[in-house]
Amino acid sequence: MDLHIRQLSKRYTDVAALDAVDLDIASGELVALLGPSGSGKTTLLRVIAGLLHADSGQVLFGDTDATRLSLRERNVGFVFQHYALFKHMTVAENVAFGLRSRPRSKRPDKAAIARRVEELLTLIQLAELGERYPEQLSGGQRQRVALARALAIDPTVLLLDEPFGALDAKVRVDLRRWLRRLHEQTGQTTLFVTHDQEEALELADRVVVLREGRIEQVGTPHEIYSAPASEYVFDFIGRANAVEGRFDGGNFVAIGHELRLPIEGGAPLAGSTQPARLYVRPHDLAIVPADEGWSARVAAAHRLADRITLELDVEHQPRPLELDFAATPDVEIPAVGQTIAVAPLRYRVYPSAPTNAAPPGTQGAKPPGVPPRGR
Ligand SMILES: Nc1ncnc2c1ncn2[C@@H]1O[C@H](COP(=O)(O)OP(=O)(O)OP(=O)(O)O)[C@@H](O)[C@H]1O
Repeated sequence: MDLHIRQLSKRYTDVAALDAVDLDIASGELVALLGPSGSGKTTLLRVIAGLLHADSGQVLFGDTDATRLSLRERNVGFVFQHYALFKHMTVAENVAFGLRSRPRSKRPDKAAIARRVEELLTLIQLAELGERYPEQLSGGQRQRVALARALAIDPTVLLLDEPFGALDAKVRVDLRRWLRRLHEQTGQTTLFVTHDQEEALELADRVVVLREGRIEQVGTPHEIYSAPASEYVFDFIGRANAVEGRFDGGNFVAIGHELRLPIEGGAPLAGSTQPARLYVRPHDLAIVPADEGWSARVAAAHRLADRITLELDVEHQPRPLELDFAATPDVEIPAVGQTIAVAPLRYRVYPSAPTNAAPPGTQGAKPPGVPPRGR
């Protein structure tokens, strides 16, 4: 079922938890709602579920306006972070619960419920554990049962609120991959809340980045990662270095340095000397010949598996930068204390003084012919 959110707003006394949110989700999509704590993810999910009423706006399931429908009438599947399984029921009884508690006229017969439960337990790969009680399962197994229970009612949409949030890192990674495969099998329209950008990028068809109750960007994981619409998104998604500077014609110049970095789409800013901030990911920063980069002192070098990360103090910059490269046998690793020159290969530049009329982030690429070294 496709889902449409129109101008949804919800205020608590002193905060706009949702501020005129518009969102369209196609049937069968797996969409992640991503944002820091307090950005409105849970509020949006709860309004869609019918657990909470918005002050204004609409929720549409297909062509049906669901805004005034109750939780039960919406027939959504919901899974929370904390296991909400019934302790006194077996796994099979938990999965059957949604079907058994339907009004008599809509309730499948016993044999049909048993078949559906068996089908779902097979789908979540727990066919052998139907007679166990929740306390006899691991945390990851309990969340799989919670998903099966949510799927049992053939929900219009599946809403997952940080379903793996309480599990340890390794189990989380396994379960999100498992969820992706499960989604490919069921094709169930799914909205997934997370504050973990890695989880969102790995799992979702599209990611919605929320900020203070508003949507900052909607896009595929690739779009969100490689073309962040704002400084906020760049900073929130993946590791990022920020370099302070200014616009200089269609270029960016870092404070205290002469290197002029062209900005793609920089024409509207030509002539501007407005303060600007350049964002570059650690793997997009390269060691270059001395006169082609920013001069930087190696403050520390860390090795993690086959990657080396250098921590660099760049002259006149308030924050150190990180540079990542692969530790191949022939690579020369600069020593701590050594001065090197670095330049960004791919980057985006945003005006650093927040103004309402701020032009969108503009991206740049170093002109060809700059040989990256040490990678
Ligand atoms: N019942 C409430 N009363 C007052 N303010 C609330 C209430 N519920 C949420 N808020 C506020 O609304 C905003 C959005 O909250 P919400 O729980 O939707 O954010 P979130 O992105 O899901 O955060 P988290 O990741 O911490 O769960 C926050 O500023 C929060 O403090």
